[in-house]
Amino acid sequence: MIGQKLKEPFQHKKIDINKINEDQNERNGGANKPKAQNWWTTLKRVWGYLSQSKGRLSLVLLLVVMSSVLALLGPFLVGVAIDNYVESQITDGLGYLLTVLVFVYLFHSMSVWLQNYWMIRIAQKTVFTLRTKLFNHLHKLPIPFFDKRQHGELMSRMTNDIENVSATLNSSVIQIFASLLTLVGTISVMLWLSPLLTFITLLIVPAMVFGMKWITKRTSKLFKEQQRSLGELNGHIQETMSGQRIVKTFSQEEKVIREFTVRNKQLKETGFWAQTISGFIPKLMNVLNNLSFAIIAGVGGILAVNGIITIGVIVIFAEYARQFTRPLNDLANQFNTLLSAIAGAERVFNVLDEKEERVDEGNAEELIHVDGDVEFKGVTFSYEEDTGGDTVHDINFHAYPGETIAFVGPTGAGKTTLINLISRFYDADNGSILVDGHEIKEVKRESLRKHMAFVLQDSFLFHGSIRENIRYGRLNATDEEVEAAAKQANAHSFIMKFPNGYETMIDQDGGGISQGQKQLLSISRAILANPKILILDEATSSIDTITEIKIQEALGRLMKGRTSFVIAHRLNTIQKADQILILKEGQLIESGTHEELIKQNGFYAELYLNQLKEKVI
Ligand SMILES: Nc1ncnc2c1ncn2[C@@H]1O[C@H](COP(=O)(O)OP(=O)(O)OP(=O)(O)O)[C@@H](O)[C@H]1O
Repeated sequence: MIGQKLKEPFQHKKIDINKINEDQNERNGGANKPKAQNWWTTLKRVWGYLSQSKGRLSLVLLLVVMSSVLALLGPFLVGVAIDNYVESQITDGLGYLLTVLVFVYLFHSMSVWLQNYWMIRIAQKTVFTLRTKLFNHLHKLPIPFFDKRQHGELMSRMTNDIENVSATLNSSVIQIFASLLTLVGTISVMLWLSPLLTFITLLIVPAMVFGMKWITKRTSKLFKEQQRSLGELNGHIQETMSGQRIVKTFSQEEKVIREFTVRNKQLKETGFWAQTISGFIPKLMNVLNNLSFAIIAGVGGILAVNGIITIGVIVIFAEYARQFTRPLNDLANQFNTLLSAIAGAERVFNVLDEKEERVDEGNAEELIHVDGDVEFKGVTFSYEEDTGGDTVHDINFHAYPGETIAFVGPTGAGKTTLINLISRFYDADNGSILVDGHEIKEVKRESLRKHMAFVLQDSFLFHGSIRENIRYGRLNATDEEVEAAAKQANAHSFIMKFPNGYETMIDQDGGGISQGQKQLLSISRAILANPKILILDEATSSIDTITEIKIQEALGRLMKGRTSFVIAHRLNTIQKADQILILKEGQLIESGTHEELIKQNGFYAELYLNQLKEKVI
């Protein structure tokens, strides 16, 4: 089992301007999010998920039709009541009609409530499936996928985009459908009652559409501005909070506050205008509604006086006119939401379409037992194809079981890359890597990684208790085994100093635990995992001498009887290594024991002498 199966320390992020822009855009609240490239295909795929609830969807459809018909029936019955009973002053049957009216409104509300209830269930089930699929898929993707993406971007897929789809499915889909039905139904009944009055009533529609468009164009620009200001402000807060130490060390508090004030003021301004202008929308709708009411009353009155229509029809028209402005509004709003949800869904599907880490070959062997013999034979690898140079070139070495192999070399020489290849986070382009004589490309990845553990300089701890964090090394370990591992790793004594001992909770960023303590927990994990192959990334950060001694002691115990690959930064810690491999620009330029290399008087000897001099100075 892998003591610490982490990808992050083994990756170098290339600066990609497009990614930065996209990331910036995320921070801007997605104000400029690209539209879906292929919305029809995306819609079909969303439908694929939705259609898993076909029965419930049909029920929702039925309820939407029912509520739309009932919404039309209400005002119609009021008109009938006026014409038949109020006009003629005969009240027989009025009670009956009013009872029907009460039931119409009651059933209408019920059907609206039920359709929302069922649609929310369908939507939640759909996004649950989508979220699960996405999360599972993310964990099956190969390391190169993560190298090319910012974490924030992937988080945004998991949260914002899925939430967007969820919100749209919850309400927008049925609202769009109901609005269309209501619109068509209302206009049809109006035409049936009086084509002339319908025509006059509809005259107001262009004014409404243009008015709305005019305002929404301005407001959407202002809202984008507001989102961008908010995004910038959030980014600034996030950055300054996580960089608190740097801010304080360089006494930049005032600068940070000044910048915050500028962004805060910007947000205040944009927020003010966005809210003020958008506040006009309901007012404008009110004015236009009242205008249309006045027109219907005026023109309808003239028609009624001339016996062309009845008073009841005027009342129906007045009510319908009010009703169809709402769906018009809804349609415009919901359509935008729908488009942005489709774009979000497309981004989710793009991740889902990424190829998973290559599945093991059908005849891949299971590595049940290994001694820890690792051999590199002419290994060549490059992260990017067609870039010309290899990242590591023609690497040959043989690590025998139980040996300690140290990788030494300047930054960017390829040390981490060799580790990435041993653990098969990447596959070599040429040559072969053998573990106990087995070509690692031909064994099951999981069974290979089971025999490895990592102790990295920036040890990652999960949110959970110290016990859970150590047990991550071997999930079926008993409490006694966990504690025995911690004792061997010199971690037990500091753990017991916490009031809750092994049950002490660690938060996600490992707050409350020192760097050295994190390392000791990481070593405990690796001891518990009991692998044959160890990968150690030596800590560069300065750790106090006592903790350093404890770590070295614990590492000594951990490395005993295991093949260990150490990425060394300080040469004094690897003098006893069985082999020291010197890398420079991806090439293995020297190798041997410390004494042999000093004798060779080459690159290593020079490096060693320089480090000695630094110490003396
Ligand atoms: N995921 C990646 N994609 C593309 N190039 C990469 C990736 N990871 C590393 N590189 C490049 O490969 C080269 C070797 O990197 P590597 O991380 O192996 O060096 P290193 O010797 O471990 O350096 P350091 O001591 O600084 O960690 C560098 O030029 C680096 O920029």
